[in-house]
Amino acid sequence: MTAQTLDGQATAAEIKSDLRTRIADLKASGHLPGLGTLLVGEDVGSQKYVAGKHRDCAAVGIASIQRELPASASQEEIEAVVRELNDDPACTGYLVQLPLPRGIDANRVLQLIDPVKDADGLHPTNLGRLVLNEPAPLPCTPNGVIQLLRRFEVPIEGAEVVVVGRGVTVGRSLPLLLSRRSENATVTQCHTGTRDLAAHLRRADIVVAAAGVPHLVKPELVKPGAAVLDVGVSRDESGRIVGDVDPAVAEVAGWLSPNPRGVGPMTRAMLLTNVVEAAERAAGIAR
Ligand SMILES: Nc1nc(=O)c2c([nH]1)NC[C@@H]1CN(c3ccc(C(=O)N[C@@H](CCC(=O)O)C(=O)O)cc3)C=[N+]21
Repeated sequence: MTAQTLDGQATAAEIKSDLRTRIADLKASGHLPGLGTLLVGEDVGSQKYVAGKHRDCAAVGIASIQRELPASASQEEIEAVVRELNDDPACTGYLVQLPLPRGIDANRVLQLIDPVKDADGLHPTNLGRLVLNEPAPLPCTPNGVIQLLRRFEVPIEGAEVVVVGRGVTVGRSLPLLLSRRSENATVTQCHTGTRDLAAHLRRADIVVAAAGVPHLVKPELVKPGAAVLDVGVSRDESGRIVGDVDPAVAEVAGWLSPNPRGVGPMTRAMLLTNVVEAAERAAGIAR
């Protein structure tokens, strides 16, 4: 068996082309969507991701506001830029690229973001709204995983899903999305404290690997026909992405997201979606 490729690159391109018409409508009514980014320090991976986000903006007609600070920036300097982005009417949504340098209290920075402009969906108010089932910008990577499953018609309703990892951006929030009535999945969250990870993985209809452990998911741990999504973004010595899923999983899985060109481009497409939706709300366009 060879798994069907969950092509995130192609799916993200479709989503971006749908967004173009919405952006044109916004502009016609005098509301220009603008994405702001704040990058602190010189991490090469972070620079690449931020550049990719602005490339996407240029491709769909969203304005870009790029702010950068040196790795030596203080908490106060970072917070001052966040306040400027909150006050800038041209910036309808923005994100602070993570991780922030050592010694910076990232949670304090994230809490300062105006929740209405939270392009990442990671502000505590928006995570709280997600728990309460209220409309809010959704965390981009978890939402990208769901959109990818939907577009490829992977059955989610009633599925046994194993999410590996408990990071804030994916592991903690993806189970909230999957267990909504609209998805109706049964979710097991595994992490470093899980006694028998293999036993959980072998029963899963859908595996989402977001542990940051290169090639953690091996073919012998996957149920034949299962859908496997690789969220890992570790890098090898030459800077190439190494996922959490061993590529040999393609021989047993029913669906597999490649990495790169899988979940990464979907994350970026969901970021653009959050920016457009925030601009639509600001313009009073109901959807
Ligand atoms: N505030 C914040 N928001 C984030 O969304 C955020 C973050 N911080 N910090 C880091 C992670 C990581 N992340 C990725 C986004 C796109 C790709 C992506 O598009 N990757 C391409 C390849 C890129 C390459 O080859 O370097 C692909 O998978 O095809 C990957 C990783 C967003 N993150």
